[in-house]
Amino acid sequence: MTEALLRVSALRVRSRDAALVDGIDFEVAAGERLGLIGESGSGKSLTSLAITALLPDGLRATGSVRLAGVETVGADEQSVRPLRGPAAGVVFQEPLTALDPLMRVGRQIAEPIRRHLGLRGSALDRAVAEALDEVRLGEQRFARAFPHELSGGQRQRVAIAIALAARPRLLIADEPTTALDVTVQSEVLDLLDRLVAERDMGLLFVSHDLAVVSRMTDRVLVLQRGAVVEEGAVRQILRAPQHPYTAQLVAHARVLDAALDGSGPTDVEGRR
Ligand SMILES: Nc1ncnc2c1ncn2[C@@H]1O[C@H](COP(=O)(O)OP(=O)(O)OP(=O)(O)O)[C@@H](O)[C@H]1O
Repeated sequence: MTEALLRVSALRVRSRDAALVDGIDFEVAAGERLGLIGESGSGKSLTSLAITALLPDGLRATGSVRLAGVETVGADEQSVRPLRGPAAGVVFQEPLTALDPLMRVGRQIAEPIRRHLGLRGSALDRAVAEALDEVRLGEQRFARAFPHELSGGQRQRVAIAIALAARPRLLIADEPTTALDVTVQSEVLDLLDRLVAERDMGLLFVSHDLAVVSRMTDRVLVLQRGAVVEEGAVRQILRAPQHPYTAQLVAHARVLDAALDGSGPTDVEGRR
């Protein structure tokens, strides 16, 4: 049997005095898209950070995370670092966290390509131009720009290009469009959708927004207070949520939808 890109078993994250992620299990296979949804503080970000062993100091993970077949829980930094990039690329909510303010965009994209794919010279220049082109920043000026010279949406495109530079088989996107305004949000989601499909990547997509998760993924896990309260196909969950918290998320998304298109609220089946 081929190993899943990501296998999370009985994952717990604790601070000194509390269980913040309380025993969750899931898998992402090649080409599969899984959504992680839940309200603020439900443990979504800590789950995605634990996968790549990037938890902040003071928090400890137990259980098991196998990323491309390698255990990352309790592993030392040396054995996890080579996985970041080739096994899993990560895009965070705030693109500035991924970008070096003092380095031109082209160099920031070149760095992981050089390190992980070993390209140099004109081959490296070509790969950087292609990477920028893929995220629709193909004009020359973007490679020479510093992050502060770009818009929020452009910065997030650069962060996506960096996350994809080492050709990861899994992309972890943690609220990748939450900091962007609605039109830009939609463009960035389209871009992610296209790139994940073209490269047949696995996707772990983290968001508090059910509409966004249902657009991007096929299957979801619903988290509440660090535990999975429901999981299943997106369509099934939208049609017939089982847990009261999920029902509340679905109802809330419907009300928002109706408000946006100017029609009245609907029930969870979409009836008015
Ligand atoms: N460094 C930390 N030390 C102690 N507690 C923390 C730390 N980081 C997060 N927490 C707590 O862990 C819980 C889960 O946090 P997490 O960031 O995973 O939530 P989230 O679901 O991603 O929320 P949001 O959507 O607001 O980002 C929260 O109660 C949070 O306060």
